[in-house]
Amino acid sequence: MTDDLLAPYDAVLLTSFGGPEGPDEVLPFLRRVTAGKDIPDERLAEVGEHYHLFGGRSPINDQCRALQSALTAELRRRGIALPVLWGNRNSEPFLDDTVAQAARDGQRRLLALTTSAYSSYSSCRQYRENLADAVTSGHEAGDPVVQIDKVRPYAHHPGFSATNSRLVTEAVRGLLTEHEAGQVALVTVTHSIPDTMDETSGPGDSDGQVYRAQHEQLTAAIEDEVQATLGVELRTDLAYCSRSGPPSVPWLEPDVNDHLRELAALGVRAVAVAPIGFVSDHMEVVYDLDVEAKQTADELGLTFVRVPTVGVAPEFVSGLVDLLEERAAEARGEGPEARQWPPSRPMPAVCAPGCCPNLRAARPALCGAADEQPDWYTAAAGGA
Ligand SMILES: CC1=C(CCC(=O)O)c2cc3nc(cc4[nH]c(cc5[nH]c(cc1n2)c(C)c5CCC(=O)O)c(CCC(=O)O)c4C)C(CCC(=O)O)=C3C
Ligand SMILES: [Fe+2]
Repeated sequence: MTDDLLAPYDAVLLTSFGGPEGPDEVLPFLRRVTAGKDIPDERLAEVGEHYHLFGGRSPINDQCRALQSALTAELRRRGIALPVLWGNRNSEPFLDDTVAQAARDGQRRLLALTTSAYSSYSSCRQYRENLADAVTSGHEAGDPVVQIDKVRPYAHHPGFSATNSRLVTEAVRGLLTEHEAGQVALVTVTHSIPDTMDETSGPGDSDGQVYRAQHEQLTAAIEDEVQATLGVELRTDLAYCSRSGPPSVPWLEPDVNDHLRELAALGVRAVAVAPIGFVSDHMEVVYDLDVEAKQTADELGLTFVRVPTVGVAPEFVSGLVDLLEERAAEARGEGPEARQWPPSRPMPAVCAPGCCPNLRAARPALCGAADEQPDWYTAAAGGA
């Protein structure tokens, strides 16, 4: 075993959203997620019902446990002995506790990997803010600093993007055994976000809409891949799920259910619905797609196939470990190649100043500009 491949890091930190694991945890979880946010009570009650339909248990933590084991196995296969720690933003094991334990164990440099592939406040900077909270909570003057770096947003790393493309192609191949290509449509789906959050997504000096563009580019690449592999041209669109917030606030559209109605009206008879916005089966996938969108499809007489999420697919797990190695090589100043598919400029692992801003209030964040970090952290750990 050698840890050279991931030097200078002492541990990997799988960083996730969290979710309830029993009926009593649902409300406290929802309160934590929505604290200080403009979410109507009716929406909270409605989302609570989604969780209760599954016994109050989200699949997300079990998915994280499976990913933690799979990552550990892939690291060991490559001869790397580093531990894979796990912390959540909104449920146990909390990031604060995981980072505090790492400090007690003498781990000084952690490499974070989020279970979120795209660039926006909700899918990137909010994790960086929670990492700042985690190093700050329990830190007292004179304590050793736990320094945290992060893997770059990986929506277009082939481990994620090409694995999604393969899963979609397999699902469409299945549908084509029973339906004519002209009657089949492909719908990629991601989490909706407010228009204002999309417009400000990406580096502070960019035109924004990076969140939407990343999904559109991957969708177009998958469409091409399906055509090249199966020899059919399928109607393909990106749609959104899980909108919340007051109806007066615009969020990215079309909603997947509205889109299915439009497809049915156009004569489509079968749909492959691919949750490319999610790395594993979250509640948004098992409820918003497998229950709600499936019911819409049933009402419309549409055959509905839900494409699997990448989850712990071997080429996804191996791609994530490639990303860990890439980030470590970058930290060592080696200038590693950043693989991308479809080809595009990779988002940097150290976020640009003002990247995906918090539109409510500026808060300290790690893994970005030095002046966005907590002052004591910058003083002790140096710039990013
Ligand atoms: C872009 C994005 C991702 C993808 C990136 C990533 O994966 O992180 C994501 C993931 C997730 N979102 C999740 C759950 C929730 N998100 C909510 C609310 C919100 N999400 C937003 C965006 C996103 N969310 C936004 C803009 C809001 C409005 C409030 C705000 O501005 O923050 C609410 C409140 C109720 C509601 O309104 O729905 C809940 C319960 C879970 C756990 C699922 C499980 O338990 O399996 C996961 C993985
Ligand atoms: Fe969410």
